[in-house]
Amino acid sequence: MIASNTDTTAPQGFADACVAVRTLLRFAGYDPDQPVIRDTPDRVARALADMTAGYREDPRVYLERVFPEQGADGMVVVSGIRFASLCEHHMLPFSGTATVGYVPRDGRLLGLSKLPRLVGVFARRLQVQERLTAQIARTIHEDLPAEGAACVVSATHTCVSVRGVTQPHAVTMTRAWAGSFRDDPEARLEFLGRAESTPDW
Ligand SMILES: Nc1nc2c(ncn2[C@@H]2O[C@H](COP(=O)(O)OP(=O)(O)OP(=O)(O)O)[C@@H](O)[C@H]2O)c(=O)[nH]1
Ligand SMILES: [Zn+2]
Repeated sequence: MIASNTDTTAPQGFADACVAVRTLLRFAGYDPDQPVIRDTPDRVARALADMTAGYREDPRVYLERVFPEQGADGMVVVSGIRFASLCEHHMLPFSGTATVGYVPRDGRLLGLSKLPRLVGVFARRLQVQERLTAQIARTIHEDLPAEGAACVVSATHTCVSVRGVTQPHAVTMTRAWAGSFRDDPEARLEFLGRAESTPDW
């Protein structure tokens, strides 16, 4: 199951997007007027709207409800968060797994589901993997707020696997530290240990 959100509201300019898809079909050597693909421009525009729905969402919405818990200051880590995103260079999908952790401030605990929801908001945009990773950590640290937040992402990029250099087994790993993780090597080690011990389902 891919981390996602429910806002797939079509952005403005939907009709223009369908015309653009017809242009791309022609560019690819395909006749866009063939009856069998009559609905394809509409489908492609809807799919793009779906995969970029994160632009129409405010990630901070998922950080509003906190559960105060006196004395809760240990690291919370959620791993195995599946996501799919679009690379901003080629508009081709990349997908993989994120592990997200934070150290609560003043006992401000998040509901566990909110971490995958946050990943989904940032993934459903045009991205580079490094920025996706950093945005997740920074948003939790600054907007929850938390003492610190960390994120590691492991992903395969179809722009690398199916075209160009065609390396289907190349996996890109990125990580980002925010707040207390920046100058706490022990916390970083604990976080990475938990991320790496996650079974790859
Ligand atoms: N750092 C980073 N690079 C990415 C990401 N996704 C795709 N890229 C790279 O973006 C680069 C774009 O390079 P260009 O040389 O402008 O594009 P290109 O001619 O299509 O390059 P090739 O992919 O090597 O064929 C490529 O090297 C991609 O592998 C990402 O998430 N992070
Ligand atoms: Zn790409």
